[in-house]
Amino acid sequence: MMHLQLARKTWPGADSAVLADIELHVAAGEFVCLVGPSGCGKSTLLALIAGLDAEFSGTLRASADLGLLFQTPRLMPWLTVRENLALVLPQGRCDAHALELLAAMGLDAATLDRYPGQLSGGQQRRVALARAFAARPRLLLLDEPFVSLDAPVAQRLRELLLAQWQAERPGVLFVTHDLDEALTLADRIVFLGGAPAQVVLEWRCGVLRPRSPAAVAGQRAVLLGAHPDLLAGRRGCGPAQESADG
Ligand SMILES: Nc1ncnc2c1ncn2[C@@H]1O[C@H](COP(=O)(O)OP(=O)(O)OP(=O)(O)O)[C@@H](O)[C@H]1O
Repeated sequence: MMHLQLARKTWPGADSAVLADIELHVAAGEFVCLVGPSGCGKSTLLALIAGLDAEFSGTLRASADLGLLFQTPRLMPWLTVRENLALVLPQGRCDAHALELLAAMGLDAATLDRYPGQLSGGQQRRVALARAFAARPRLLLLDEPFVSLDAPVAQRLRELLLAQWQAERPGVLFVTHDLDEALTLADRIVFLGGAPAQVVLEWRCGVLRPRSPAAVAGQRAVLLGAHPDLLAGRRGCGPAQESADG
């Protein structure tokens, strides 16, 4: 599905690499979260995997059948919701699957003819989530798609994402700096850290879904009990940071 063997990624003009010696894979149907502190290189890594940046040394094998979802929904403001969805579809118009996706995201038919500017932030993310699944990608890359949303809205969107992933089973690589979000979603968590960033830990999440907040808190305690230094000295790793940093 996706296999990256990254030797180095160095930004032009930089003295040192931002990422080095990273091996990362996502199996078919697997949900992998990539966690690391702000600025460590998560988005940079995702852009390499998405094929948006070819300036690195190493090898990448990734499905060309890609869906992408970013921090901001990136809907075209001059196109209606229907036209935004049609944009990613080979036939250039909304098919039954796309309409079902919109409905599954809790958006009614009237939404189809609205422009993104006429929707709330949460509704725009729902449209972007539907669009990411609309072309039935085999590999879905998500870069902090639910950041800066109210907690209940973000939680609802996570549920919608999981439901759709379980229905269609693409391989997923989901970037987040929020450990609890990763523990809620992932089959496996890959932790990045250091400078240049490398994989510091891989953690398999065995708890059945849906995972309650109590189950997530329990997993966090087990993880940080086994790896007490995992979040030490880091910024921006969500609620777990406070407990880890004491
Ligand atoms: N186009 C660019 N040119 C030069 N440096 C860049 C560029 N894009 C990102 N960087 C640098 O690369 C490093 C990693 O950035 P990146 O956005 O990948 O981090 P991140 O882990 O995704 O952060 P966050 O969680 O805050 O989104 C940062 O130091 C950033 O300043």
